[in-house]
Amino acid sequence: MVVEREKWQNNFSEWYNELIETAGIQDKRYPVKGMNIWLPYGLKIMKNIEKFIHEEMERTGHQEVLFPALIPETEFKKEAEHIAGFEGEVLWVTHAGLNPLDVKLILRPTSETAMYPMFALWIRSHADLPFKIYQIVNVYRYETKHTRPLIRVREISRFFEAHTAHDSFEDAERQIKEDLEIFDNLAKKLALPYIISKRPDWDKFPGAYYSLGAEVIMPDGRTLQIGTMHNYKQNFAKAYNIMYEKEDGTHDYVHQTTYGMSERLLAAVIAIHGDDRGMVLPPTIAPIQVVIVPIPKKDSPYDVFAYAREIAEELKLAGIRVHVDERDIRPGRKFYDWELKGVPLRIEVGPKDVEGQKAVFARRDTLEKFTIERAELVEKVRETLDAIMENLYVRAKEFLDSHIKRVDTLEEAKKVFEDRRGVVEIPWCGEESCGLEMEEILDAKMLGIPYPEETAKIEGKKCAHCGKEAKFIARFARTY
Ligand SMILES: Nc1ncnc2c1ncn2[C@@H]1O[C@H](COS(=O)(=O)NC(=O)[C@@H](N)CS)[C@@H](O)[C@H]1O
Repeated sequence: MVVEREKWQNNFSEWYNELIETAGIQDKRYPVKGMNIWLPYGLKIMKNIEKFIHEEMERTGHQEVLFPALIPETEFKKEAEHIAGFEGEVLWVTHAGLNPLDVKLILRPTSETAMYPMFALWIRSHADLPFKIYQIVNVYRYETKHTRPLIRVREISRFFEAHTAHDSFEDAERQIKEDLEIFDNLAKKLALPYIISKRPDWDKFPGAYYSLGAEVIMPDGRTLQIGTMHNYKQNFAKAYNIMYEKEDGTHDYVHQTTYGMSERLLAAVIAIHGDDRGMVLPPTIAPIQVVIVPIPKKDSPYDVFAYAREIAEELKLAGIRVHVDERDIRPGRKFYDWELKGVPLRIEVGPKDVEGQKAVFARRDTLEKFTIERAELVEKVRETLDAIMENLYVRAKEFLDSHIKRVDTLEEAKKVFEDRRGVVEIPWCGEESCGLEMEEILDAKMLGIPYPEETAKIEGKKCAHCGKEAKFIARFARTY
């Protein structure tokens, strides 16, 4: 069954902005631009996503911490590149009451400059390494580009940041690999396929040695960066004097990495799995996995409400998040509400179903309906939720794969951006000047080269811009 996606594809931005309100995710009417209010339903979904993050952090030996949001100017200014990268968007606290502060404070845009003076105190010996902490907090970036709920906000209120310290570059590289595994596990839970690119040097995180970006392709063909991993080498350790005593008694600076994500994960889930009726939530994170809609008939001897509650009890015992909608409104209105909110599976029960001990299943992803035997209900719910999970991933993967195109020339690349956008892969000599000029010509961003780098190498091709021997495949896209 083809799911209606007319609106979803043709006017994604309007569809998305409307859905954030109508589905009860956030309220955008807060009187500070780029700062929105999390509504109960939206926050429940975000917390379900974070449950998986906490599980992964636990599994990989990261300790959760909580740092203050305010950072003294003196600490913020210690790493030159980092400052340069953020001074245009940090928010300052300059007064306490009527009195100016003797040391101005910034609201953290990310927490390197809050954490690393403490790393210098906490990390003393090789026995303290690898040192792995994380937090999920609100951070502030006074973005000048167009703000969008969950996607580009000025208070990133569900900012996940992991910060690690290591005794060598190699161990930091091992950490980056672990971060990619963590990300992959999380993306699977969200049924989100993605690509990893190594950012070009001119677009890496301020103060990083290199940055990796995880991108999804949104319905309008633009990419959204939903995760980043950075290898800092000893750049920050030298700026913050984070040293440790080696086994041979000598001292050295630690190597560091960071890994960041945010509420963009939810934006990607909403955008990529949604359709014209609203959200389609993966059962893994849906606050309500099954909604039961009783369909009473006047003067019928069968009590559909009791039947619905009995089914709900059995599902609850089986660990399914279920809700019975007993509101006194037309069933059609109930269907509309729960489809908008993306509840993966609806069960309808009328008098005939009570009489025959059956129930009608309505899948949110394919909109198909089918009748099942009451006796098999729990089993069928589990099967159907798994099938929905699988289908959401397959559908999203088809979209992603069909929107990545490898071409040889800039002309072909321009054509791709004209009709469907997505990611274009082009032979590149590896020179920064060429890369920057190709961004100009294509009016697109270079996401970087495929990662791991072995998959980025090509032979026998000419750079699409300068004609010299191409060394890598370079990815370009219109981005959020
Ligand atoms: N304005 C924003 N609104 C929503 N999410 C954002 C915004 N800016 C960045 N993010 C998300 O936050 C993630 C981490 O941000 S970052 O700048 O790339 N990396 C850092 O800040 C590093 N310190 C790792 S925590 C990004 O991958 C992106 O998914």
